[in-house]
Amino acid sequence: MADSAQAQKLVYLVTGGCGFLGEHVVRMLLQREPRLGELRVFDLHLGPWLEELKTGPVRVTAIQGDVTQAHEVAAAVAGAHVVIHTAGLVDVFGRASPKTIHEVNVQGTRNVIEACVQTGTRFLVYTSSMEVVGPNTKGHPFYRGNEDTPYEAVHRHPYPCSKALAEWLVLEANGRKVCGGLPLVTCALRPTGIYGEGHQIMRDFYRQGLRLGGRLFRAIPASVEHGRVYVGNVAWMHVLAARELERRAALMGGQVYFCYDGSPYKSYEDFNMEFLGPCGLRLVGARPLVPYWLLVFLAALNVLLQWLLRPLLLYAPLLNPYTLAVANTTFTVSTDKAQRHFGYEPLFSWEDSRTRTILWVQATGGSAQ
Ligand SMILES: NC(=O)c1ccc[n+]([C@@H]2O[C@H](COP(=O)([O-])OP(=O)(O)OC[C@H]3O[C@@H](n4cnc5c(N)ncnc54)[C@H](O)[C@@H]3O)[C@@H](O)[C@H]2O)c1
Ligand SMILES: C[C@@H](CO)CCC[C@@H](C)[C@H]1CC[C@H]2[C@@H]3[C@H](O)C=C4C[C@@H](O)CC[C@]4(C)[C@H]3CC[C@]12C
Repeated sequence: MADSAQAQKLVYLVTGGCGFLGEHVVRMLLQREPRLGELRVFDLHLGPWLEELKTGPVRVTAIQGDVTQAHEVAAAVAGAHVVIHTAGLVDVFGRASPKTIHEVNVQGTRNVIEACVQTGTRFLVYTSSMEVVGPNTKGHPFYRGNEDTPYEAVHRHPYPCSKALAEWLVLEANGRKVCGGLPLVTCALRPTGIYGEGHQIMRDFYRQGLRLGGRLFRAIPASVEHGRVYVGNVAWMHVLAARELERRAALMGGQVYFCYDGSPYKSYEDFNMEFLGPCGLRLVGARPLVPYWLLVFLAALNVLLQWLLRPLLLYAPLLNPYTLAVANTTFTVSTDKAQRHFGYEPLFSWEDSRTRTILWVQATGGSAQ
């Protein structure tokens, strides 16, 4: 990003650009990044919707590739000014092995960093996760904390372990000399639970509610707050961070930022009802309908069943000891660090975010899309 050229057109690479968040980042860049000259979308599985983007003024290059393959990553990164690395294996249900999660999330990130160093790409924004911090295995609440709030981060599950390690690699790489001798500038964004158009778990809950005659049953106390953030705002924060990394390298380099917006603090289930309610579902029970010990038992039973059935089929229900602990432990953020460091303000109000999500659930909830 040479200072000579205000008008210089930039090449961006988005890894995982066809995922839930990645697609929003891609669309946001096309709408809101005036200096965009070429957009490379790198993913293991390319979405058909990319075709429609190729007719616009910005060159959109779809690259089918695997972040675990260093040569594929290097080829995609070569010549890019900025990399937004969202690709990851998001699995807290035991679908993939710990080894695969590590390969994609940790080795994949290492490959992205090395590709930047080798090819001379200077700006890297990494999509981390709140789970790098917590909830921890002890169930300690993180109540409206910020990036400096002390918290005992203890990870055992492969997914948060991999995100924590990958984030550390990204932050550690800040300042490394890339090909050409200039320093690499990196930062990591930590979304809480993302919701919005394309959120598969939300749609699964909707379908489950329809199957149960329009009802969902409360399992988690309403007092447990779970942090949520709208996907459009997470995408916007990525675009803004990527844009500002050069100008504010000294301030932003090596920093972490929670992703936040005006979404209300609620329990996981009550928050989902903000969308599923207007779609005709009802959450039954002011208090959990099953005792907590029974949920713990069912979660453990699911682990056993998963293990027993593995030779025959993949049994990966939503409820397991890890997801129960995450849903049942308060974890919310309250911070303005991104605003102070790079001028982030949510692009979508809570009302907009809610309406957009409801429309999406209504449009696709019953279909196979
Ligand atoms: N969904 C959330 O609530 C949430 C919250 C915090 C952080 N995150 C992080 O955001 C990022 C995106 O998550 P998402 O929810 O959009 O998940 P997603 O599964 O919808 O998207 C991930 C994308 O990465 C791609 N991918 C996976 N393995 C790959 C590989 N080996 N090579 C290339 N591409 C690969 C997938 O094909 C997919 O398109 C992840 O890094 C995740 O850890 C997600
Ligand atoms: C006990 C059930 C009763 O209804 C509810 C189980 C819900 C869980 C499946 C989800 C509760 C919290 C979710 C996680 C959270 O929002 C943040 C995440 C971080 C991100 O990096 C990946 C996804 C996730 C782990 C997300 C996954 C689903 C939950 C555990």
